[in-house]
Amino acid sequence: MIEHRFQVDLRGVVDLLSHHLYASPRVYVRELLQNATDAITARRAAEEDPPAGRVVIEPLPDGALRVTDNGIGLTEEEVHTFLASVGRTSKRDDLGFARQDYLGQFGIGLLSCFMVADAIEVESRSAKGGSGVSWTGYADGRYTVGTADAADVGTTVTLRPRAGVEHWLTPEAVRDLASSYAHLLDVEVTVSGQRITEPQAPWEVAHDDPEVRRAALLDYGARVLGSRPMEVIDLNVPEAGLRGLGFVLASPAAVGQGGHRVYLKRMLLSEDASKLVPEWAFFVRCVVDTSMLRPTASREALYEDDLLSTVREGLGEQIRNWLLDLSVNHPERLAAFLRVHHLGVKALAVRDDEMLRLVDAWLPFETSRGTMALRTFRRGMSMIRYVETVDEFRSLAAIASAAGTPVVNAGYAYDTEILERLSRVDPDARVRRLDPGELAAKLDPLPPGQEEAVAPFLETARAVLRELDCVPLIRQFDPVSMPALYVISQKARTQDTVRRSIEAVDDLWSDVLSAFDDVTVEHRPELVFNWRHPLIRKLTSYPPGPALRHAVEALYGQALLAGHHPLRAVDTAALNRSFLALLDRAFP
Ligand SMILES: Nc1ncnc2c1ncn2[C@@H]1O[C@H](COP(=O)(O)OP(=O)(O)OP(=O)(O)O)[C@@H](O)[C@H]1O
Repeated sequence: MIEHRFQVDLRGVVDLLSHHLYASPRVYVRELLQNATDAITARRAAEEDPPAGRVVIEPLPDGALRVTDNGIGLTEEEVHTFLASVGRTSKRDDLGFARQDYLGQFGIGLLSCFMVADAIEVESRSAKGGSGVSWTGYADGRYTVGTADAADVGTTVTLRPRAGVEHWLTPEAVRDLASSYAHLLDVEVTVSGQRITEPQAPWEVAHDDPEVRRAALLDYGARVLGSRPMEVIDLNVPEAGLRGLGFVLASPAAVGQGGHRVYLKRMLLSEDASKLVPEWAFFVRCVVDTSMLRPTASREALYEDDLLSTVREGLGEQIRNWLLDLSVNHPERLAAFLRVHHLGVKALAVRDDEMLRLVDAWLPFETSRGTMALRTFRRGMSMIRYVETVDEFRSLAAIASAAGTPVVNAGYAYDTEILERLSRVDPDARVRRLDPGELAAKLDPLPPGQEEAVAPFLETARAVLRELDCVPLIRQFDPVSMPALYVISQKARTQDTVRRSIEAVDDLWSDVLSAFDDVTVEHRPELVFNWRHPLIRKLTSYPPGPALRHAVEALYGQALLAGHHPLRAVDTAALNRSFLALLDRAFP
């Protein structure tokens, strides 16, 4: 058996990298900076007294770019092994694991330079001794090796732009890219003689006064986010060598997972990293540096592994603690936060008891007693009743409080889940959805002796409403301005929904739906006339006849509209008919 070696078609590999791995040619600057930084790290490890690390980036007048570092350099043998072998790297240990201190690990980064140049020229002198070596690699897979008379230990890479991509190598482009990727590196990087690295990350800068620090960090957040955040949270997950800041956005954020700025070993990895914090924390944008999370091969995102989920949990915990601290020590800041981000907090309260407590104590809810926190609303109450839609709340709130049954409007996102979970934080909290049928039963009956007087009116109303699947009732209630209330109990609602659907669909579906229509017991919606309304008083003593029938139809339609109930074809017809008939009577 003869053994052969794989041949790699470099052009194919470069094509793969540029079209399928890297999002943009811009990454070539990062890869060069990364190699230079790693070489400096290697020299620091190898020498007792290494010189201060320095990377000099020089866009040259002829359009070329030169990057020089005073790192460990390469011997001729290493040039063959590492520069000229795709996938070979000096940054893995003997077992093939990425070495902690290095940025690179895959052995492909240098190839990204072929996205902007046809040749990569390297001159190097190794700290291990020997003479200088020069190497030129071409995109078609050839390379040449020679000697160079480099005086200093370190490496210089020169790229000459390919026609059409010169713009990636202009001094401005290079400065912008280098500062965005490398401004936090702890080696000195200069572009055209100007230093672009900062000695400390904003979260590392010491301040005597915490308020001054907070203001400085909020200013920094404004620069990074493009708008001033409302709060800043210190973040720290030692297991992942992670430190940084979480900025609480000053305007409501769409639920989403992206937008975090992540540095990996102080080199920018992504300005739009996702899944760094739990989903519920969508009001936070992070800027963090981590030494342990793993990058994907394109180095543009984080690799989803156990450590990333540990980080997510850790950051979630810190954001939650910050919120709880706010509730104890800075209620006014908490209120401001809730005004903007109530949705995120509610989403969290559905799963988290601490957040549920926070919502219970602080989040204003709409109730029939006014806007207040649930804890205030339910004080001294054995049962909390709620309605599930905003429309239901609008039509029932006034009557519910008049009937001595206060209700909470749970018509917004997460409200019902939150209410149903309340007993988790307070075992005495019993919660039930308000059944409008039960409400009607609580309304005051007529004054004694009136029953008989209203009987003929109710008779007419019963006949008219039978056609509309509804039954009449007469009670006294507030508000006085409401002549009639359309009440549909939960059982009647189920039956009604099926019937309305039968009407709206074609024959086949209507047959299918009819199977769900429980005809053995009739649960009808009720139209409750309000004896306190002057018009109703007048109608109850009006002689039966067409005018009275139209009045009942009109009140039925008006009650449906006022309660935002859906109208079936028969309802609309009744409404139109009565409206026109009453107009006709008004203008004989
Ligand atoms: N400036 C430099 N100084 C010294 N050695 C270098 C330099 N640039 C590249 N090398 C050598 O060339 C090897 C290959 O570099 P390359 O950028 O292709 O991959 P890498 O940095 O090892 O990994 P990654 O693909 O993750 O960037 C490196 O492992 C290193 O040994």
